[in-house]
Amino acid sequence: MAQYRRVSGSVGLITLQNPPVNALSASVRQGIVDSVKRALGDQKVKSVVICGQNGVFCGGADIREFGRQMSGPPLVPMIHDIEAANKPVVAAIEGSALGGGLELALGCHYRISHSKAVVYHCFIMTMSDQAKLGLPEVTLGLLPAAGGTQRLPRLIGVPAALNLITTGRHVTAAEALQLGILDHVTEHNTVDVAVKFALSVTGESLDGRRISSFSCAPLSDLDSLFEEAMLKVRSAARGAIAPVACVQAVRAAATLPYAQGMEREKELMATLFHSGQARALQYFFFAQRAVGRWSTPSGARWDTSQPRPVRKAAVIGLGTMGRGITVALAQAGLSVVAVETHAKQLMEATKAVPSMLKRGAVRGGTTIEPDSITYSQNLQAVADVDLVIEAVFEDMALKEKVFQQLSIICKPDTLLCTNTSSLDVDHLASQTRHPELVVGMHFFAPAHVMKLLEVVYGRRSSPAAVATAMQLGKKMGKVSVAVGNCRGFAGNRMLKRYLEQAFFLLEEGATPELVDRALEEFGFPMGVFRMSDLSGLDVGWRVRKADGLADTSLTGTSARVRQGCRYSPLGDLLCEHGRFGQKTGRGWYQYDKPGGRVAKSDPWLHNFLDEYRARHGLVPRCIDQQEVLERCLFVLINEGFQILEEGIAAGPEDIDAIYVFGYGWPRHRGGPMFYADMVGLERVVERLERYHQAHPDVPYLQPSGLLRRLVANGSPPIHKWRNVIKNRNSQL
Ligand SMILES: CCCCCCCCCCCCCC(=O)CC(=O)SCCNC(=O)CCNC(=O)[C@H](O)C(C)(C)COP(=O)(O)OP(=O)(O)OC[C@H]1O[C@@H](n2cnc3c(N)ncnc32)[C@H](O)[C@@H]1OP(=O)(O)O
Ligand SMILES: NC(=O)C1=CN([C@@H]2O[C@H](COP(=O)(O)OP(=O)(O)OC[C@H]3O[C@@H](n4cnc5c(N)ncnc54)[C@H](O)[C@@H]3O)[C@@H](O)[C@H]2O)C=CC1
Repeated sequence: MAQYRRVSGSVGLITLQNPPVNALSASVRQGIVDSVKRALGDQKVKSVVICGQNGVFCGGADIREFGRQMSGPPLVPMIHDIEAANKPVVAAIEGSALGGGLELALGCHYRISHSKAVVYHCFIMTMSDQAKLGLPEVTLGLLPAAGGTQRLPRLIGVPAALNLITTGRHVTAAEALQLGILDHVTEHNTVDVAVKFALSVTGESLDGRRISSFSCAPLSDLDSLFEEAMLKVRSAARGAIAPVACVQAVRAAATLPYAQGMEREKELMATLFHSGQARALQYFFFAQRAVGRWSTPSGARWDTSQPRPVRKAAVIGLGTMGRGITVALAQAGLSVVAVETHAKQLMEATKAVPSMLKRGAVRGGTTIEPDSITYSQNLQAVADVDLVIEAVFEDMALKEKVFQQLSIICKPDTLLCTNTSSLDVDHLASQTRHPELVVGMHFFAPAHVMKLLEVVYGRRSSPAAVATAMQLGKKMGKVSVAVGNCRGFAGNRMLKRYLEQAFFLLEEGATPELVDRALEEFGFPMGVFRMSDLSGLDVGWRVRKADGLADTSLTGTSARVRQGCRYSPLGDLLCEHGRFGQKTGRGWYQYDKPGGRVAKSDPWLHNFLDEYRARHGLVPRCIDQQEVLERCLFVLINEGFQILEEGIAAGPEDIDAIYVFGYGWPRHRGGPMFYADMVGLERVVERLERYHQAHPDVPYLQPSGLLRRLVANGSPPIHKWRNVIKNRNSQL
């Protein structure tokens, strides 16, 4: 809906009304069309202001309408009519003007927005502009098809428009003013200022105000600009079609008259609108939001659990993870006590953490006060904190001791969290006086950069403890996903299956290059072997050794079997050769030096694989990309179904968010569970069964019970899976 009223005698004020973000649903579009007609037809009205209810201009098209039959007045002619109006139309932008919302504003003759100068947020000083503007359609698998690709380059120039349209990034009002998107910013009431402004421009010529009549500023070398842009978008999101279409549409703006450019925009949009990628990205938009509405099998829920305030936090252990966590806490405005027992590590951390903070501040355009962090070698320093995050070595005996000490030193209501990646959160909780205040906060490396946080609730974790960790994660800018306590939690448990299949494929004749190529063409930024080299092969080796698996003294058939199931010792053997990946300059690939980044094919590795196969009587065969993808991805997906069945994750959206934000799953494929839905559950079952027949010594190739049940229920679409999921085997 849109409300229309006349204000200040001669200004027609149109207010978009569609909470929470005034999305341009059919009824809002109808409301705008009717209101504009009324304003233009009213002799007393000399100018018009368009604004949004409740301090939000407009969040763009109503994304929920995309999957359905579209009805109501179309956006493009509506915006044309506004631009063609013979009375000045001013957009009063508060909150957000995104997508169709910004395109609507670009159709207006003037744009005014809200900008608040400086905000001191604890120790961080930021320029906090309340309004954000942008064309995020590309993040939904689309392009700005209501004239955005044609008007924005005409207004702010091709390079700046290309950047905004291909990345979908939101800009603050201050930046928008600088770019020339806005005519004016105010710290006062935007609508009042816009009304006054509308009065002041009454009767003025609108000839120079209609953006569609502008020409793009000429550029000397258009071809290389667009070639570069194309290369950039292709490498940023391999295989994603929307960014490519965005570049093509902006090129049309730069090279064609407006009307033809609009035709091209429409044509390109038609290729995207019903694409699988658009479906995946739009699913993922809502999935990201759904993970915030967490629940646990014990009945705790996001809307009934009260988080506790956390002002002061402690981090124990300032190694790789502890340093990143300290930075992320300080960036979120918390006061942090950072504890490290080893003097050398502590000394290094006191230098590394401020420099990480400084780099972050430069990137984010903020300033930071490093005094928000105090360093100590003594655990007693955590006595008055509200929450502790333990990040010492992955050693149960050590962690037990730390939790016992924390339980004595801390206030009785302090939340005790562990960043363990594999150990039992319930066991750690049992070492404390208040097990209900213990949860896992599983960050991903580098912890101050990676968006994902798994919040691991244990058998006895209280709803308030889960809610507090979830809220703190959000405050730290993370996507927090609540998961149950099991080996590897959700993400690493699924990853284990994926890695194992990759090893088996090498045994059967594949090379790291072949496997990685298939996964990278699928859209992963790095294949499994390049990724393992980056994170260090020794990490998994240590875990396998602790589990009693990495025994390379075994010979004959027993070398490749553990607990009656197939096992590949390839990773263990590589580590025994001192090949830990990038850090040693050798792993699945070779690097020019230890710490080198560029992976090169390694003849040594290929010989090693040949000898290994010969030693074990394995006859190499040709393996194609389809088999690589199906074996690596379908086992991962199958484990995801198992996790859903056990209630470790509440819904498929949780798993998809974990994989996109933590493991580089290509967002335009929606996440592993969405991908299974796209491929078809029956097909996933059929392929898993086939592979299980070929490899009966790999039990987890058998389709999970839930997957079979979903197929038996007619393979309902992903948003209906929760109806079929029964948490019979819940961990809680
Ligand atoms: C042959 C076929 C030819 C086809 C040709 C078809 C031609 C059609 C031409 C149509 C041209 C249309 C072009 C166009 O207009 C495209 C667009 O505008 S796409 C939408 C672009 N907008 C966005 O991407 C903004 C998305 N929203 C946000 O980024 C944030 O929500 C926002 C910054 C606005 C606010 O953030 P925050 O305060 O943190 O709130 P939440 O994110 O939690 O959101 C609250 C609530 O609102 C829901 N929501 C938000 N935006 C939208 C939206 N645009 N549509 C629907 N719903 C929206 C959000 O999901 C939350 O609800 P939940 O229930 O929690 O999920
Ligand atoms: N490295 C990674 O990618 C990830 C690691 N994790 C988990 O995070 C934890 C830490 O891992 P990393 O940072 O990689 O280890 P790390 O080895 O880099 O750092 C551990 C630090 O803890 C310190 N420490 C040991 N005992 C201590 C004590 N009693 N009090 C204070 N400090 C103590 C050590 O001196 C060392 O500086 C582990 O549980 C690990 O499984 C979780 C996610 C990812």
